[in-house]
Amino acid sequence: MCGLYGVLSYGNKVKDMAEITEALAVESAVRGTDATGIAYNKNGKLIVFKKSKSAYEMTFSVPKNTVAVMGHTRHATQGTLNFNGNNHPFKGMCGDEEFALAHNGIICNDKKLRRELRLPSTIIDTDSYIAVQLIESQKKLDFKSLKYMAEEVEGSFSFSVLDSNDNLYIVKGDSPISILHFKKRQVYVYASTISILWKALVDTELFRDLKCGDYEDIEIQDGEILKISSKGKIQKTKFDFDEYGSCGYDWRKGFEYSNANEYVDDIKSVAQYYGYDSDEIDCLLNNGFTPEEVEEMLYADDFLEV
Ligand SMILES: NC(=O)CC[C@H](N)C(=O)O
Repeated sequence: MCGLYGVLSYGNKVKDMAEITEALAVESAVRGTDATGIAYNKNGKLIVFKKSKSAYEMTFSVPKNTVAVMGHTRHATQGTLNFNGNNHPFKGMCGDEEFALAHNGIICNDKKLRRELRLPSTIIDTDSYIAVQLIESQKKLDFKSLKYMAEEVEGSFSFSVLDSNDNLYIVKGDSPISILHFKKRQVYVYASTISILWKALVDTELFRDLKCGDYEDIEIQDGEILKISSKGKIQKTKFDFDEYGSCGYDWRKGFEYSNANEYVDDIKSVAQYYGYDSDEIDCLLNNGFTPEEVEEMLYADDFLEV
């Protein structure tokens, strides 16, 4: 679980892009506090600012006339966060066009793809980075290369990609994403969940429009790629999304853990993001709940009723 978030203002009507960015990052921290990062274009250069810190500890400075910012809050699954290169967003290059990519999920065939497709070896250890390399291998960032990437990777995912012309792409696998369009303000805002979006936007200049319902939901389904151009135009395409095709993952059984402790440890680590500590998990287990049941409760957020 990581957080994806971003904002694209195509009418230059947003007064404070930094404020919206910071609000989105801070609310997205519930999905990961290992590292935080943002990417945006400034004077024709793609800037990536990221640190192995939670969003609560960061200050975000985004130039006033910035069109688009995309960001990530990380709950690391692979690749130590102490090496900042492992954190999101990652920079990529197609010809002389730079892009930035962030990922929510776990990709399990990254090493296999790197080997089989003879992609360059890299010091970046994060599974997500394979997506950058797959796009780079197609020499152009567009629907075609994103579709190729999305169909090659196996696991769970959604990606956000920002190109050097401020076009923003969302590649939707099974990880959640919610997008709102404030037509009058000419701005799109997205985050991993609608509750993150709402909580973030109450503290910003978009609150009034939010409260008055002056916005539209932008629909995106699993297996779709959405492009929001720097001018605010929406285009969509599809890719073959095999929801149950993840390597090592059987949707009937879940991920195969090599032992039960590993599974319980994982539950405990997720639990802390919901504000519960290991003792509370142990207590439920000692009271006869199975780890699967405890995990279900956690996601359903009905812990308190137990
Ligand atoms: N929790 C996530 O979505 C993590 C993304 C990626 N697997 C990483 O480790 O950085």
